[in-house]
Amino acid sequence: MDHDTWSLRALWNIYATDIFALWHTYRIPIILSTFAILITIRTILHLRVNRERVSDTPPPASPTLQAAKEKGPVEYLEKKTNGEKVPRRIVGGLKKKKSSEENLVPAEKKIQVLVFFSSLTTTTEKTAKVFTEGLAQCTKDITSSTSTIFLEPEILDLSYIDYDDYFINPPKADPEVQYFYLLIVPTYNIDTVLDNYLEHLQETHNDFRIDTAPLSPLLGYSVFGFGDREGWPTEEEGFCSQARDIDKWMAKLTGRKRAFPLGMGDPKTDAVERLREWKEGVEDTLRHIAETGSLGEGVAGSGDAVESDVEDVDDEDDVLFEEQKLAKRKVKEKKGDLNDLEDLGGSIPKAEDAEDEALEVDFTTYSKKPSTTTAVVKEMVPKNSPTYNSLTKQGYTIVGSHSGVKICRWTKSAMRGRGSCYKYSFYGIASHQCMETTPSLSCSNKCVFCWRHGTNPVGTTWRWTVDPPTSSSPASRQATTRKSKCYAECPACEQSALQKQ
Ligand SMILES: Cc1cc2nc3c(=O)[nH]c(=O)nc-3n(C[C@H](O)[C@H](O)[C@H](O)COP(=O)(O)O)c2cc1C
Repeated sequence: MDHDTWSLRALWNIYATDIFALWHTYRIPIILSTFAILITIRTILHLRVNRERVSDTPPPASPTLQAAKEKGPVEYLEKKTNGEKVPRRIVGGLKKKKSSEENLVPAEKKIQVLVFFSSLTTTTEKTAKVFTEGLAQCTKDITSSTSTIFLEPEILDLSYIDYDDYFINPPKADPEVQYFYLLIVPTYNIDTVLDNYLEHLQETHNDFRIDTAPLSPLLGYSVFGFGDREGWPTEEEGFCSQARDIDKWMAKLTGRKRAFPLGMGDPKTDAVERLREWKEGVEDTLRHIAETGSLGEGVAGSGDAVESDVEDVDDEDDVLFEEQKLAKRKVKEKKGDLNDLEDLGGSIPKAEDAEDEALEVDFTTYSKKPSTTTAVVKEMVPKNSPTYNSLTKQGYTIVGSHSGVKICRWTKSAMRGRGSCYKYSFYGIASHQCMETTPSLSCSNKCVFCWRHGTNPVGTTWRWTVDPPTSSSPASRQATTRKSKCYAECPACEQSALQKQ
């Protein structure tokens, strides 16, 4: 027995020594291969579990049909049009959230639909009134079938409202009421109230003192435009250009709360059909809001894939696009040889080619030899130029040929007794007595704090006629006084502030 125990112990000692020697020699490869095996097993198990989960889901009954449904009518339209250019129709619609994501039992809330319109020859006004009556009936039906209370839709003429009351923030009279905006507008390539309205939207978006999307508390918005295909056959030529601009600015101001794609129609041809489609879409959206409390995922573009893409990458410039195109169109129509001062890049080579063109005087560098060429000096902003039209449309009064005045929104605000700008808080400067004036409408900078828009002429050198300061300075003062006197009629303005102007 003793002998057996001894021999086993000796055997064990030999094996143990061998095992330890082996371990010391091969421990690193052993550890690494163990890890590798464990990771492989773990990965295999993980993949198997996933595959099992997928296989639990029953296959869709008709995958082809489902895919077609998801792509929606856009693809259908693409197939139908077969690449041909046809008038754009309202396509797409509300992308509803999956039922699990929806708040199926929304708290009781009140919704007020505001229908804004503008009209010169009454077509839009009449249509907007009929539309609002029809909408009132629909909202009544929704109210009776859901827990949402729709207040009677209100119709508002853009010519008679204060934009500050509706387009800087949604109205706040009743905190329980949420607003939904509908805009029905024509397009005019002449000066109308819509130019001021568009300017207001643009200024509000670009005003660094307020949020870039101050209308985001709105439930949603949608725009319908009337145009004339006889005079403006395509969108490129200006069909419904102002409705398209309004739609884009509203998308920016609301943080992309476009509830239904922009509708466009020509009263002489397809307006009835297009408006009917748009109305149905809007009503469908309102019903969805009443049932779920939200817009769902909203509509990114107009349902047109191309437009949605463009909007994803666009920035500020896309909205100026229509205005710039309009200016170009006007230049083409006139076929004049006037240079657009905003397009200095294009005009410089012309100046070099033609001997009788004005040469630039660069004040920032010194030339060794004085130029012998006789310069033909032109006006910076001639009265018949597109730049003149564009600047006056923006609210400038052009003084002489290169100076200008404009009323800043803080000046207007101070005249209404609604507060002055930081200059008042810091230095006690009364905003209602300010005079925003410049002796040069051309500026090479686009300063954040400037009261001018960035669309004025841009130039780093002076190559225009110079007005005598003795005439332009008093003229600027007169122009400012004349402009501010327009506010004398405004009931919201404080007479004491006006008198001090
Ligand atoms: C002077 C003038 C300019 C117009 N400019 C455009 C235009 O640039 N683009 C467009 O699509 N329609 C244009 N139209 C057509 C109007 O937008 C269209 O007739 C609209 O239905 C008028 O609406 P209203 O009667 O409500 O003012 C213009 C019409 C006139 C009289």
